[in-house]
Parts: sequence; structure tokens; C-alpha cells
Amino acid sequence: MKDLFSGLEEPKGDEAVAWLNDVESLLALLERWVQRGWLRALDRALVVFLHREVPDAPPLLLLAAALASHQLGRGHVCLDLDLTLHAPDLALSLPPEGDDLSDPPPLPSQVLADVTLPAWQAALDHPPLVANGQADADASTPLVRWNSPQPDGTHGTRLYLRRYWQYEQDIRHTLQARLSAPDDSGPAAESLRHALDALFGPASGDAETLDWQKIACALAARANFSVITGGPGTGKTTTVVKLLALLQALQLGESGRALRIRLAAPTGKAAARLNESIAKQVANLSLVELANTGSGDGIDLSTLKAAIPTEVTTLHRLLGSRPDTRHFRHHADNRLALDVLVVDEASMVDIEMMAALLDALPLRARLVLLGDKDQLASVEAGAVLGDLCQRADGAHYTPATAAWLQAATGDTLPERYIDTHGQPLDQAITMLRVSHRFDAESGIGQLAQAVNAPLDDGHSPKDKKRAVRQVLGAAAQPRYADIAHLTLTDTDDPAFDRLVVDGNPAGFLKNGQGRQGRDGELPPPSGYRHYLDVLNQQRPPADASLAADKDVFDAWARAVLDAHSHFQVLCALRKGPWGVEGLNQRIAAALKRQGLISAGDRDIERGWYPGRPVLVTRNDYGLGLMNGDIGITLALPNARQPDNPWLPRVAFPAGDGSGRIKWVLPSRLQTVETVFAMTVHKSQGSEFTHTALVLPDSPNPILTRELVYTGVTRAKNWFTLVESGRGILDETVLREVTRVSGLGF
Ligand SMILES: Nc1ncnc2c1ncn2[C@@H]1O[C@H](COP(=O)(O)OP(=O)(O)OP(=O)(O)O)[C@@H](O)[C@H]1O
Repeated sequence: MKDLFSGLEEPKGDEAVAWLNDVESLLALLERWVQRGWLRALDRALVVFLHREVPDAPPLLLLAAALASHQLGRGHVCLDLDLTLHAPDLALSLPPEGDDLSDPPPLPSQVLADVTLPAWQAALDHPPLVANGQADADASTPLVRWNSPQPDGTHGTRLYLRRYWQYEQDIRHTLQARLSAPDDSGPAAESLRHALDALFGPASGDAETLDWQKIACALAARANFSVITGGPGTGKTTTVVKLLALLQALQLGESGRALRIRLAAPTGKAAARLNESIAKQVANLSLVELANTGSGDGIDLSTLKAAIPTEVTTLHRLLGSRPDTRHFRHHADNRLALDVLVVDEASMVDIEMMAALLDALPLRARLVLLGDKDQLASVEAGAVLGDLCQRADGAHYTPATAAWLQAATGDTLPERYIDTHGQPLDQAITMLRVSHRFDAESGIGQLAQAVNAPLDDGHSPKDKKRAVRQVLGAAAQPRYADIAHLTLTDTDDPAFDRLVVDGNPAGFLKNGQGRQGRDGELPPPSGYRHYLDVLNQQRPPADASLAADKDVFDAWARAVLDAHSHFQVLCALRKGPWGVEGLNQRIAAALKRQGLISAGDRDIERGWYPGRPVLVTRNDYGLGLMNGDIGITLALPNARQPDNPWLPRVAFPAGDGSGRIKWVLPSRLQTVETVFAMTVHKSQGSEFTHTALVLPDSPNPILTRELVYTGVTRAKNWFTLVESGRGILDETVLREVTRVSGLGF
């Protein structure tokens, strides 16, 4: 903590005024925070509004409101007063990204130095503005406080903006209703047994080699709410495809009418990726055994296969988002017409979306959430999947669940996963524990595991740092074939250019040559030169036109987009030399020096040029583009105006698994940014053949183990870790995200 803010000076002399004595002083303080980017203008505006509506609201209450509002922009659903008093400076966006640290306004730790928890709680006892969530939940105050008993007999307090408190309540109530649905609503264990054996093979009889995928499938078939969590390549998609086959087989066998199944993901990118992998898995799925079991009696194989959907939509589309309102077309009074909903990448679903989704889902419909609980949560407030999966490692199945699983799967659970005090939610969750993508030989898998390992009694911070360093090996002597580690001396270190242009194969064992993948030898790691070469080499002839030769241009765009997904630089921050803004410019300059892109300095900063990769940052339903989509700027031949050097269009994949390309005029793209570098947050749901994660040179609370884990697990075949400051990696892997919410179940 201390290190994070060591660059900030103490305020001098008359600065030590009583900021909390009157509202004017508080507003002046908030204004200084806003000017420095420590607080959002929106957070201060809330205080102005509350003060205008209720002039006698005490400054300490107004400060809490500003901080509670600010937490929403940083992923927390509410403000925990006690946690804030223990680490006040974490309540603001500090230290400001890429900002100079001199002449700072007072820090929250100074402002709150003399404030005690009882005094702050007393200030919130203000019925016109703050309702007590336990006693007068239906009041219409803008703020709600929730008191929770502490082990020492006192109570802690969380402060919510009402809307977010309501989301939390709604989610809790709906899930509780789903979890308390009668046990006999699903198929009986015996009728599942043959079908599960047909899909997964018979039980091994060895408790230590349990097939968790089979268990996940059984539990998800039993209840109308389930969560399947697991790291990369643990088989979430494989499991869900088999689950859908099983459910359809049971349904078709019983009634002849197929279930209405929908698949969704939070972003267009994640939807497209699931689309692709589901389509592949469905095509390869052998259903003969399933159709021959009692459950599938008389089912036509092709009918069964056709009843397993492969099309994946975004949650926004599924719920029917409407322009200019945060309300969806589907809600409690106009529910979705479906029987089963599978949501992939559920870690990215924020609390508002989860509340809307549960509201629109018929209670009888089955909901299956898939995701990696250890990944970074959504950028927006709430970490619903993480909250739900807090106990997933230990499983906590009751003896009754264990007996049911034994009957349904033939597997006997080891004692350590059985808990007589298991909660209803525990019975709905399965954690897949074996990666089929990364084996013990894979540095990417080992690094993800070492970074993700929690600190506990048997695993000290020192052990953890050592474990991570051991996987990385020495820079000149990598330990694993798929990982390289680059330590930069300064911002101009040419090693960085070598990485972004050519992928720095020299940093990998044997220059990345001769590695075998599932489908033969893997090409060595590449950098951005690869897609720019494809762009130049496969360009259609100058006399071709998009109107007349669409197939030719589509094939070109597909090849460029595919080549582009071979390499991606990820970083933690937006601002500063090691943030998106600084890196985008540096990478563009490096590519320009190599003659791979040609653009003036001004265009590189804010214009369009051939080869510019862009990321869509907000859903645009008019254009059919989703937040997270990546497009590449291409120059079309301009036969009508030969003296106009280029006709710019941005090519995006249609994202529906069809391989079609959308060609969009740059002027129609309102919310895009250059994406030579992308934040780890934005990269969620994507995967790149070679991923390079760049850590900044100074500490920042944004740097957490979840961030590094998410970055590492974006890599498919090659991963490069770039360190620009000493000790930052060590510090980062020890820091964990603590999302403040009341959704503990
Ligand atoms: N039980 C298994 N035995 C062998 N291979 C498997 C098994 N389960 C999955 N796989 C293979 O492992 C790879 C990853 O599986 P899958 O895509 O289902 O995992 P996932 O958890 O959905 O991955 P992601 O991290 O992409 O979300 C696939 O190639 C799949 O065929």
C-alpha cells in the first residue's frame, strides 16, 4: 500500500483544513479530486444533487455518497465503510494513470484520518437520504445502507446507490427461488446414467481420476440453475455441448418436441468464439451411443443433432436492447421464450446485466452459466460469477448430492468434497479441474497456475513469487518452450520493437522452431509484421472492385483478420508510456520504421491509415458491431478517382460463424480505438496465438494476480511477459482483486 502512493507528497501548511466541516469545503475538495482524475465528475455531481435536495445532509454522508458512486466505476457494487477506513486511498482512482504526482490534493487517508467507524455510521443515519436496507427497504431514498454483524460483536456497513442495492436483492431472490425448486423437477438419476455413460464413458472407479465434466453435466441436467467454472481448456464448451445433446435426447425421447435452447455471451467477440468452438464440437460429436440408450429411443440422429444449436448471440441482443434506454425489451412482464439458456464467459457479466437477465428468464427455464471464476470480473460493477463461485474449489456437496451423483454417474466422490453443511448454491456448481489444452509441459498452463495460486498458510508470498519466477526461467534461458520473458531497460529498448514487429522468436527456446501442436508443427511466434505482410501480399488486383468481386475482397479481409489474431500486445493501463495510448503510438512508430505501415505522424495519432487495427468500444446495433469486435483498415482500389490514393474501409468479421465480412466506412465508426495494444480487461473472451503482456514500470492498484492470470490465459500457443520495471511482477502476483459486494451466498 505504502509503495503505491509513495510518489505523492503530503499537503503543506494551510492545506490541512477541515474538509469535512462544511459542504462548501467538501465540494472544493471533490473538485480538486475531479480535476486530477482521482474522482469522476459524475461522482461529484451526485453530491451536488443530494446537497441541493437535502441541504442538511452532513459532509461525512456526502463524502460517503461520492465514494460509493466512484466505486461503481471501479467494479465495486457498494462502499464498505470499514474497509475504506482501513485503506482510504484505495477508494479513489489512485495513483492517477500516467499523471504527474506533484502538488497533489489531500489524500482520502488525510481527509478521513480522524473519522471513526461509529462516527461515519452515525452520519449515515439520515432517513431522508439513506434507507436502512434491513428495516425500510421499500423507502425511495437515493442511498441504502446495509449493516452486517462482525465477529467482534460490532457491525460493518455497506453503502449503496439504490439501483445497485436493488440489483443485488433481485439477483439473490431469483437465485434462491431457482435453488429451492423441488428436487424432482429434473430427470431421475437412473434415467441419466445410461445417457451420461454413453456421452462420457463409464465411471473409472478411481475416485482420484473423477470425470468432473460428467459430474458437471449431471448436476446441470438436474437443476434449473447451474454454474460450470474452470480455467482455459478444462472443457466447459465440451461439457455444455454434451449437456445440450443429453437434454434434447431426453426431451425428444419423451415428447418428440425439441427444447428451445439459446446460447449467449456478454460480448460479440466472446459470442463469435463460442460460436466457432460449439459448431466444431457439435460437428464432431458422436451421438450414436446416446441415441441407442433408453433415453434416446426412437430418436432420429439427424433430428437430435439439428436440435443442438450452434448460433451464439450477445446478451444485449438476446434481451433486446433499445437505443437511449437501459431497459430491455424482455423483462418480467415480457419474458424470453426459451427452455434452456447457456451463458458463456459469465465472469464478464456485470450485476446490472445479470439482474436484467434473471428478470427476463422464465423461472422454469434452465440457466447454465459457464466461465472462469479466476478471471478479471466485468469492467462494470459486480463480480457475480466470482461471488457465486467463492466455495467452488472445495465443492461442498452434501451427502445427498454425493449419493445422487453416484447413482447418476457411477462415480464416488472423495470425502474431501463432501460437506454435511453444504449450501443449496454449492450443489449447483461444478469446477472443472483438468486442462486439456495445457499439459504439464506447457509453460502457459504452469504460469497461469502459479499466478493463480492463492496465498494461504502453506503458501507464503515468498513461495509464490519464487514459483512464478521459476516458471518464467531466466530471460536468456527460458524453461518452457512456449514462454518468453523480456525485461526492458528503458522505454526505448529496441528489444520491444523486435517483439512487436517479429514476435521476438529469439526469446523462445530454439527460436520457437519445431514445437508440435495438436495438428502438427506450430509456426514460430510472430509479431504484427505477419498480418501486414498478408495485407500487402494478398491484396486484390488494382482493377478489382468490392461491388463486382466481393468474394475476392472478403477472402483477403479474412486472411488479414486471421493473421492479425496471431499476435496481440496486452497491457494493464490506458494512460502513460506503458498504457494503451503510449504503446499504440510506439508500436505504430516501430511498424512505420520497418516500412510496414505508411502514415503521417498526425494520422498515426488520430487518423486512418491502411493496416490500422481498431477495436469497437461500444455496441453499435445500427452497424451490427459489438463492443470488443476488431476490424482492420484496408485500402480499396479507387477506379473512379485514380488520383485519390485510397478508399478506406474497415473490415470486420460478421461474427456469426458464417465467415462473412462487414465493410464499414471509417466515418461511420463512432466509438473505436487503435488496438496495437489492448487492455487486459478488453481482451477477455478473446484468444491470440501469441500474446505479449506488458507490465508498467511503476506500481498501481490495477495490477493484480487476476489481471496477469487473465492476460496469460489469452495465449493459445505462445506467451511473452514484458517487464519494464523491477519487482512489479512480484508485487502484482501478490495483490488480489477484492470486489466489494454483498452477494456472498
Ligand atoms: N475430456 C477430454 N478429453 C480430451 N480432450 C478434451 C476433453 N475435454 C475437452 N477436450 C479438448 O480440450 C480442448 C478445450 O476444450 P473446450 O474448448 O471444451 O474447453 P473450454 O473450457 O471451453 O476452453 P476455453 O478456455 O476456450 O473456454 C478442446 O480441444 C477439446 O476437444
